[in-house]
Amino acid sequence: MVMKFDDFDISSSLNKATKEMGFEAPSPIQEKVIPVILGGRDVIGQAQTGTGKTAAFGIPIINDINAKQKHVQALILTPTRELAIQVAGEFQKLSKFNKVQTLPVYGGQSIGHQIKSLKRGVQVVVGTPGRVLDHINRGTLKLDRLSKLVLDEADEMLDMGFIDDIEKILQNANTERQSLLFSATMPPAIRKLSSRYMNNPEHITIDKGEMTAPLIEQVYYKVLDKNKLDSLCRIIDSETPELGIVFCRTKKGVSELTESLQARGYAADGLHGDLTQSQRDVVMRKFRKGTIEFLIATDVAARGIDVQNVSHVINYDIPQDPESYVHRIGRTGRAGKEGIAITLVTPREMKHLRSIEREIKSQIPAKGIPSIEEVVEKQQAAWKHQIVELIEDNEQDDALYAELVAELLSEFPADKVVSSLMKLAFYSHDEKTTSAGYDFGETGAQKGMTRFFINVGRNVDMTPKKLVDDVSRLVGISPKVIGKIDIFENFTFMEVPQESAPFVYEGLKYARVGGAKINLEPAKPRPGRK
Ligand SMILES: Nc1ncnc2c1ncn2[C@@H]1O[C@H](COP(=O)(O)OP(=O)(O)OP(=O)(O)O)[C@@H](O)[C@H]1O
Ligand SMILES: [Mg+2]
Repeated sequence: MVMKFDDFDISSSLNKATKEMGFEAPSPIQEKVIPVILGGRDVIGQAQTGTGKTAAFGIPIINDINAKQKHVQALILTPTRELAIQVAGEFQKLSKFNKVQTLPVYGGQSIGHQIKSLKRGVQVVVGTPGRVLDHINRGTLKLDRLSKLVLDEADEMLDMGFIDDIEKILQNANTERQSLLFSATMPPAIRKLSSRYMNNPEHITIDKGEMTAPLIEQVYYKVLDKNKLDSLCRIIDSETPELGIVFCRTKKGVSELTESLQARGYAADGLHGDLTQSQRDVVMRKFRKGTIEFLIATDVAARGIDVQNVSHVINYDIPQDPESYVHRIGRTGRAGKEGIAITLVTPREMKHLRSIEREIKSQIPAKGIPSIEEVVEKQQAAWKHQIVELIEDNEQDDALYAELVAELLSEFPADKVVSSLMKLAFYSHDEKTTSAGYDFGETGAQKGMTRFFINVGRNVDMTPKKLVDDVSRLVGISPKVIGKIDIFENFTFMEVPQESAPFVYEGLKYARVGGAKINLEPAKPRPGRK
């Protein structure tokens, strides 16, 4: 029999809240864990990413809170600030129809503000270990009457970085409490260590054989280090993600990639630990609203983060360990939705990929970087889909354009009108996704010359001589006619005689210069540069 939330021994207000949140039936981990927590036992719960572990502990915790008493009755510890905010949000939704108060406390936010709220009385605190400890030391958070303690992302919390803080927090907490540990990954060493903090816990594991969530399609692309950025752009242009998270290994890597993607016109922003909390909040808010399409992040976003409609996760840098892989890719394919996880792997990293595959007990298939033609084909298909959707959308106010449409159609053939409109739309679309190309004619070039700008990527070893050699050889023009060349970090300007421009363009389209594939596409001359 399929279980329902009504079947649990929980308050009607909670039941109502789950309906309001769109939960139709409990997920497998919820089905198993909720009754055990309600029964008072300690639990170590493990289930794949995106399967509702938050509500699995949230529902029984909120059910057992005495809302008339104002002291802190439950503490949830999370490894990151963003996760603390999110988990507190889920608790607030679950207690929409009762009076349970939840407060997130985390570093980077004014402590005075948090102290005021704590004084007013909250029953549930969700926080990061450092700030929670800070409050304990100031005497503004008392855990002597705590009845439930949760370590969300338990394996991460019990790993080296947090263990000291956690132990200090536990020394201040009521020993009569119930302890609950949750994660999608639970390495044996951590599981063993956890017994020190728990009282005869029940281990509840939803084991599906593989560590990674089933609705995530996983692939990897073999890339050269110096081509990584271009490869990434090709991939995202051909995949047209709805929302994507791109993971880098370092904060510096995040900043650089964010800049490069923004320069190419992608709606991207970065998240890492060196930003101020208000900057981090702004980025997360933009990403949740869809104002930005790509969140570029360190592992700070790897665990627990739940954003609707993340269709793609991309490991720009391969994750350092299998757990990181599982959690990173688990930002997509959540709550019954499908997702795609892509990992870029350099030849040197192939061994590491194999070791990840062994640990997660599944094979990740390889894919080839799409060619420019494939990208264009895919984009056009996606584009046709959009056009057809508009055509079939009867809500549209066609009358608004009727006059102009009639006028154009009376003056020109229909296919010409349509293709011109497409060109208009495609170029403005194209400009968003590439900064490579060439200006026709007069934009700053010498008289009679056409100026190309060529995007060759940061790490390409490019010199004027190499460029001239390669271009003249490939295109079959004399090196002498090539005019001014300016080489910048990310791109190069090169002038050729106007009459040679079409040949140069054709020749360069599929060429390699300085060992790198040129990313060269016709771009509209930029507005205002005529
Ligand atoms: N019973 C349910 N029915 C439908 N959706 C649910 C249900 N329970 C939870 N969800 C939703 O599923 C999403 C994922 O839940 P949650 O963040 O708790 O997953 P998780 O198991 O903690 O994943 P992770 O391991 O990545 O932290 C959330 O948007 C949540 O609101
Ligand atoms: Mg979670």
